[in-house]
Amino acid sequence: MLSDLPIAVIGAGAMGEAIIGGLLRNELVAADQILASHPREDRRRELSHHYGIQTTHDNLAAAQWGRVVIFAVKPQQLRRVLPPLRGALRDDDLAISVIAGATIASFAEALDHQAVVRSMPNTPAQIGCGMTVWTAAPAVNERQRGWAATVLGALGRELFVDNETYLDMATAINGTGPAYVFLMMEAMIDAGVHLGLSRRIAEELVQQTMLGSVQYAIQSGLHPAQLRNAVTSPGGTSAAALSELERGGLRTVLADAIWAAYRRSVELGRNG
Ligand SMILES: NC(=O)C1=CN([C@@H]2O[C@H](COP(=O)(O)OP(=O)(O)OC[C@H]3O[C@@H](n4cnc5c(N)ncnc54)[C@H](OP(=O)(O)O)[C@@H]3O)[C@@H](O)[C@H]2O)C=CC1
Ligand SMILES: O=C(O)[C@@H]1CCC=N1
Repeated sequence: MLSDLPIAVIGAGAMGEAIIGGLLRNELVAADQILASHPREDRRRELSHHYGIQTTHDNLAAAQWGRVVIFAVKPQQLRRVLPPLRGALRDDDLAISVIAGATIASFAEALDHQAVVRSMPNTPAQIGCGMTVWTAAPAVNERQRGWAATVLGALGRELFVDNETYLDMATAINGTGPAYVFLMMEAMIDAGVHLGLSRRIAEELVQQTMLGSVQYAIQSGLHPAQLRNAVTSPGGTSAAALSELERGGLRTVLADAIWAAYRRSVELGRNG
């Protein structure tokens, strides 16, 4: 589907690399179909050595070369990155952003280009297990939507939404979500070590418990509260633990954290 479609990646850091890796792992493009633009020479060397892709320091050359141009710089870098690229994309080119907060309107205006996709992936994309939410400007045609679905599908699951306001919400849930999960894993492992388990055993127990619980929830299709009730024997250990979690306000803290991430995403869109 992407055969012979030149793909440029502007800002090949963690997310840009996840996209490059996904495209190549899924054999959606040949390595020489990808051009990554990065200001640091050591990073360019690393990317070309590891993936066999082309690299440049010149964002404008990359934007002019790609038919699909992927933007993966930090939100704070965008204000400097976009203006020199104004007018660089041809009418039938597609811009795809993975940048938190950055709106379709801000891209379209800065680039003077209407075919823009805004997406929000997450770091499990590094191993093809990501969750990416995306939306498209009205100017993105069916063919370009197909390109976007294929590129973003290379990161794991992709979900199209027809409402851009969902993107800031997705940023707080799936985009930022791995941070909540990893913090919880870390805390559980540390508590296991505090109890007296070796770190190696604690890590294995926590990892498989997380993995098994998620797979069980998906495969059973049961509501999380039903699954939690099934763990909670009357007068038992789960009831004792859950009582502490409620007393500590876990639900409220999580909800507050998710709102904070959402507000920050909206704010990044306004201020960069
Ligand atoms: N990390 C995550 O979990 C997620 C991130 N995102 C979004 O992805 C984007 C990138 O995040 P992430 O990959 O984590 O960040 P990184 O810092 O790893 O990637 C950004 C890259 O852009 C490079 N860069 C800096 N200036 C320029 C420039 N002028 N032209 C081209 N490249 C430049 C940076 O180089 P240098 O290192 O030298 O500064 C860096 O390698 C962000 O906008 C973020 O909101 C979206 C979903 C999840
Ligand atoms: O922390 C951030 O801003 C990025 C966006 C979503 C996840 N990480």
